Amino acid sequence: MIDIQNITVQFGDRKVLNDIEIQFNQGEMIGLVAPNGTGKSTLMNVIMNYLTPTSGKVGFRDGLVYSSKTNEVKIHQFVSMMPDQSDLYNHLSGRDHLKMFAMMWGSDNKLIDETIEVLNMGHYVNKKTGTYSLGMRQRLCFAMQIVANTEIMMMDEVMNGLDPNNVEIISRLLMKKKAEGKLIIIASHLLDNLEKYADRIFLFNEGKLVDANEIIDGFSHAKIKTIRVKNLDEYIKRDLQQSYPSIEQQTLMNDMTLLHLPHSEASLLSEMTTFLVEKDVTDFNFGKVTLNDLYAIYYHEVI
Ligand SMILES: Nc1ncnc2c1ncn2[C@@H]1O[C@H](COP(=O)(O)OP(=O)(O)OP(=O)(O)O)[C@@H](O)[C@H]1O
Repeated sequence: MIDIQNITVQFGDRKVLNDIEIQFNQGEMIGLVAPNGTGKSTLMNVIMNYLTPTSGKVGFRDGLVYSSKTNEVKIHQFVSMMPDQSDLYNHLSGRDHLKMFAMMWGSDNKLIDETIEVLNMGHYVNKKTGTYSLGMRQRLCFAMQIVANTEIMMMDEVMNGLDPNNVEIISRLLMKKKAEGKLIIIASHLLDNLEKYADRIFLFNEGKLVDANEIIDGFSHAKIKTIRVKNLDEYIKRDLQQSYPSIEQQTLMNDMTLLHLPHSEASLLSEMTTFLVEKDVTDFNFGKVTLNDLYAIYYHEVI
């Protein structure tokens, strides 16, 4: 568990984090989403005590806080941050790195071989990391954190440079870790992936963390209350506005128009299907607002 208590981080006159108060629990996957430079890494750095906040504190289990070096050592036994690719030693192999992490966190050596197998790293793990591609290095960094096997795992852009198959493999392994009761916090721009796996998603706004459900009511529930239409003509939008004034329209920068229905009754859904098909509109789907939509709406990429 992490209890973030009134954390403020100020650089110059800018409050990157402004009096943040939130709890994250074991067995949860938390997604942090925001444009570049809004404070995701800053928050993780405060949780790791790499950065001392201007005010506030972070509490962990057994009432532990970063009040001394001894406490920091205790906390870092169960909280870890995924290493960065620049932390790798080019002259050592991937296996050397995994052994080092297993030793530092006192993990079972069996976990090294299991992780290598799950992440399909067998063909390269004994070579020096200086010879690895970007995706190979990224998988190794992830593997190192899995081998550390801490109760709380934080990852900044874990999916960077990974192909779709590896994104899926890593996502499944993360789900397994979550089921084991780990608390996983991920900052990511891979919104489809986060939406699929995260239990709670927070967006940053002017130093505050905002729950996605507060932005659009019931965001995480699968109720059909939205029709997403690609390239909807202006005259159809006007027709729709006149015939169905209670349906709110929102057109995003990517030319996707969201039609927000006041309720999700089957009769309204079939009425809307008929309306669109009669106007030769076929590129649409019913669903919920996606995290990609929500992001575009929230960060004002609306026409
Ligand atoms: N040590 C520092 N001194 C001054 N400003 C800083 C410092 N660290 C971060 N910042 C500023 O704080 C803001 C938030 O940075 P942060 O690294 O947390 O962003 P982020 O959301 O993680 O971005 P990205 O998606 O690019 O990783 C940025 O404007 C950054 O320039």
